[in-house]
Amino acid sequence: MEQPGPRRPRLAAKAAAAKIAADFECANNRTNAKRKAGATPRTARKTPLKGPGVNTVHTGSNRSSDEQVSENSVEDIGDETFDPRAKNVPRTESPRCKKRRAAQPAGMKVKVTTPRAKPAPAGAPAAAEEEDDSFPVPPKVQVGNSPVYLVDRRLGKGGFGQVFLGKRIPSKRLVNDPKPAQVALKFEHKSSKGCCANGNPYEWTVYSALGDTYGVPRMHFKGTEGDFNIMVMDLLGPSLWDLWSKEGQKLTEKYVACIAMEALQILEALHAKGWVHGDVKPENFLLGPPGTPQADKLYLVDLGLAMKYKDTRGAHVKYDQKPDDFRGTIRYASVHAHLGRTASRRDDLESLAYTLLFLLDGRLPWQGFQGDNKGFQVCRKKMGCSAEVLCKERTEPFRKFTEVVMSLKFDEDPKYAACIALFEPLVLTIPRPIACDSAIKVGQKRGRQEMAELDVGQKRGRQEMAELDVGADGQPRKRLRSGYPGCQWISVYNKHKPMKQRYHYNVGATRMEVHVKKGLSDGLFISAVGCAADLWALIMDAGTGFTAQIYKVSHNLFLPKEWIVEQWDAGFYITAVAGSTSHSALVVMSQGTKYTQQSYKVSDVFPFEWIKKKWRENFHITCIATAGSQWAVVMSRAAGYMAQCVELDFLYPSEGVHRRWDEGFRITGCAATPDQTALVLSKPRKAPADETQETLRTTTFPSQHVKDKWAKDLYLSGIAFGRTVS
Ligand SMILES: Nc1ncnc2c1ncn2[C@@H]1O[C@H](COP(=O)(O)OP(=O)(O)OP(=O)(O)O)[C@@H](O)[C@H]1O
Repeated sequence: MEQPGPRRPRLAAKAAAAKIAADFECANNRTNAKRKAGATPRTARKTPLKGPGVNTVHTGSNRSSDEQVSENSVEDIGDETFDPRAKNVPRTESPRCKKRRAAQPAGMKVKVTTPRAKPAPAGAPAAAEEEDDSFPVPPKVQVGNSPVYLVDRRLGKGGFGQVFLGKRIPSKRLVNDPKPAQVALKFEHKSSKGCCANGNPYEWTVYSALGDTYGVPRMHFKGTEGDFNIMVMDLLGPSLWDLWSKEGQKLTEKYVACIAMEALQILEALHAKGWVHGDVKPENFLLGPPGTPQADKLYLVDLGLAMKYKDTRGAHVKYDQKPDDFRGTIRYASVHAHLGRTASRRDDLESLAYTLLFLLDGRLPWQGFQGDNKGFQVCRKKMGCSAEVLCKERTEPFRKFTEVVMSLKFDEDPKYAACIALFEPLVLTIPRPIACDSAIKVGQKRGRQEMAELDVGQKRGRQEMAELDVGADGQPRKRLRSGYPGCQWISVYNKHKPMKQRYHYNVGATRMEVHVKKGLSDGLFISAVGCAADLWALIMDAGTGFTAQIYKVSHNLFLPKEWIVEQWDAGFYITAVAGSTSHSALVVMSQGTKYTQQSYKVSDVFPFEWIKKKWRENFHITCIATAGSQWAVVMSRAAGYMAQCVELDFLYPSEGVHRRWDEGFRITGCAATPDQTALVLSKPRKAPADETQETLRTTTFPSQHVKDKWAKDLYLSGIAFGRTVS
């Protein structure tokens, strides 16, 4: 539910609040100034103005769950530590998507596909394959300077086009013409979503840019005829999917090892040109035409989702995450693709690992999910599967390869040669079902010099193999997916001049009032709240700048809309929210903020679409919370941020946080469900004097750690409990 424009009358809002909605938005559209003129509600009158209490050290309550400021300084236990002074962080840029947009021409095809249930059998006549959604194509074509091709049987069909066999019309004049006599003709209707603004398919741009690339068929001609964009390309044979079907829906390890080695060579060549494929799957690997010398050679087709990951100067595209931006095929997509992270080489390799395991086992553990939430469920399952679990029936090379590609960093150079070398022991015996000694073949074709280079490559492979366990930073590679999901406390600390801060945890609803009253009487306001196992955590300090504060614990109601609307009317804004597993909410509202307008949304899925809409309207996220698997996001105008982004993952998104920190973002909100962690990162309009920020993940409430941080003038700014480990 949304309330755009002027606020609705109170009665209407009340009626709407009475309706329990799983997914609704509520907005307060009055200005701060206007509201300040209004009456203060009963609860508010009881609350004091901000007390003195800055620069004091408070000691002692004797309640066990209460912890106070300590002057003891203990050595740093930093789990996630960042100090911009130490790292000399550049603070200038914010073109998060700039490079990505540049690498992604307008009109690029965007698709979400599931694998074909019944692939068209290779070699079957077009008439027998014809389905309802096929379109009639002209009997012959001539595009660009191409010869005339008769359109023969259909070879295949995808979401964007149909591919037909094209036979050149025999003519004495063309006897010595080197152009191929048989080609594949890919027809794409002009109205296809795969077409750019200029009306040409995006895929043409990629094929043109790639030119002659190892393992990629060549585009010979392109042009339009009637309603069709037509690409004339190398004729190829059956796909790996066809092969897998023909072989009884299982391929041997030797077969798949050959595929792995050759596919890695192809991907290395593609990546070397600055492109990632974006849709690696069995259907997109084709063999050469049957009966030709290329019949056992592997090719990679369908470049409609390919993306540039390097610019013309060789710089890697910038990291970004748009959690609702998924491209690819759900079954084979990398978890990073599911989570909407900028595509990079690691995604192709992770998809290749899933492709190989599918060809071996005939099934992946995340098959069978259905419905609107399929992408989320598949990704959650992927994150819960370690390489050991996925490869428990497989030999070491497959397990190792899967483990390595699962933990690649965003811009890490994959060690292709080492990965190829992993599979070598499986393909020693001859004959090999797929030509995988391509290094030798290519060497023979292209001469000694390149052969020597490939020898260097093979040497490099052995050396790199030893390095596979080492990440790009020279540190032993961390296994990101352990297969044992777990929840932890996430605590965030900001540098601040010495101030009084107090925390309470394991607080039952009945004890809340005592703590809050005591804090308020000491001049402290609630700055952050959290919840674990239906017990609340409360952070109160003297650095909020609030002038008055009220709170409410609503039982089995996430969030108490009617109460919030009333407090909005009285000039209070939501400044902290937490939710419990039983869907109770603790909502804190304060006066003295700079906000001019506020809006919130409760949703069963992470509401990124709504967040983006609000960002466009100059709102920024000022609170985020969860109750069970539900999310509540509060966004405010005049929040004091110039940019904001979100990191969402099925574990604590360390890599994303470090990249954002390097760009000048700092964590300004955190929340976690039993499945996912979300961190909100913002760039303040006015940078604080000291931007040091640290985060911790601990299985119990970090009571001792907080004291250690206080000793370094680091104060709790956010707290959440939920999924951090996969
Ligand atoms: N060069 C080729 N030679 C022979 N068959 C081909 C060739 N290119 C594609 N095909 C066949 O046509 C099918 C569809 O081609 P392609 O994947 O390029 O189309 P698409 O519409 O972009 O598909 P998708 O929906 O998977 O993106 C392939 O799966 C394959 O069976």
